[in-house]
Amino acid sequence: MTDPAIAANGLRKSYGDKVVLDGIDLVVPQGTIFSLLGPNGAGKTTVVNILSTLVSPDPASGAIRVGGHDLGADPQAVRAGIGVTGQFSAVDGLITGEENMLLMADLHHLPKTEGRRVAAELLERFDLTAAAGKPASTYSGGMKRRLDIAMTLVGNPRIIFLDEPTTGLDPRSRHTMWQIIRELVTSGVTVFLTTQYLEEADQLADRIAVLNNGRIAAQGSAEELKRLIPGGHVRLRFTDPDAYRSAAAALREAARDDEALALQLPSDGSQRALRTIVDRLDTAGIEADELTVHTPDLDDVFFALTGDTTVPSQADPTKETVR
Ligand SMILES: Nc1ncnc2c1ncn2[C@@H]1O[C@H](COP(=O)(O)OP(=O)(O)OP(=O)(O)O)[C@@H](O)[C@H]1O
Repeated sequence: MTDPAIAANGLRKSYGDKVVLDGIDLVVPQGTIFSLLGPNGAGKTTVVNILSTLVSPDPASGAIRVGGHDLGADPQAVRAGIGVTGQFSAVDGLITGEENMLLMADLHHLPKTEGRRVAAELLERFDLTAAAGKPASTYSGGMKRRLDIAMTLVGNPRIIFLDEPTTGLDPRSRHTMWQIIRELVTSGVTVFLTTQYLEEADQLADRIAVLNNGRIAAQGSAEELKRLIPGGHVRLRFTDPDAYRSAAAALREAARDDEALALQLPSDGSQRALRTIVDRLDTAGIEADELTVHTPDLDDVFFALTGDTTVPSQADPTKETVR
């Protein structure tokens, strides 16, 4: 098996009396997207700052390896293999997009012609060629964010840290950014992403860790996390009152909504569970007019794990999927 891109054991960080990270373990396989999710002030940026060598972990922390290198022993090697796009843009608004890119190429000691080639290629890839000659201060929020990531890619990093990459972007720019992140991973890059947006983690991440009170409250794929909490159900709706009454008689455990002619049954939404319900209706010779499955979404998981009700979410408010 290949080394994970990131492996941290017992990561700790305190500022004075304030414990920000209370011993967290993280493993991020190469070529995957890992999302660290948490409410404001949970310590997400602190994790990124430590893993990208900007901030030292507490000495009591366990081993931390990034890109196969020990963070404490060989921070230079770690830095050489990573790219970081922080919450605060590295873009200089006074110079053009192209000049920003060439500046990065200089910082990475690329020869002039190579620097120009890489800059042109990345500007093209991020749809910034037409704007390349304009001062970056004239760019929209989404364009600045794209330029920021393009600048991060000049050094060809294998691991990229994106700290809240879509905060403040409109939905279209957010979707463009998601597409960019997916493409990065297709090219073999590992992405470590922090976000406050549950839908973003749901859309992008292979694995998600929920950070709360300095600890990882839960870790897994979006589907695994959703299975941690109850709340799934199936809802059957009828237009014919007779069919509704027959169904209620056939499915006695269902909660009734006589006004809406709807029945609701607890269910994990699995194919097997749905088949059982449909078989029982078939046996009774009844057909529902509408069958909807409600599975818990990451909002439910987040609130159950963190007790937080203030986190902004982009999740679909209806939560229901019609099948
Ligand atoms: N240099 C520092 N000195 C003292 N406290 C700090 C320092 N840096 C961070 N903290 C504290 O650590 C906690 C975690 O901060 P951090 O920025 O990592 O959270 P976050 O999850 O990224 O939050 P947000 O979503 O708001 O960016 C906060 O309470 C913050 O005040």
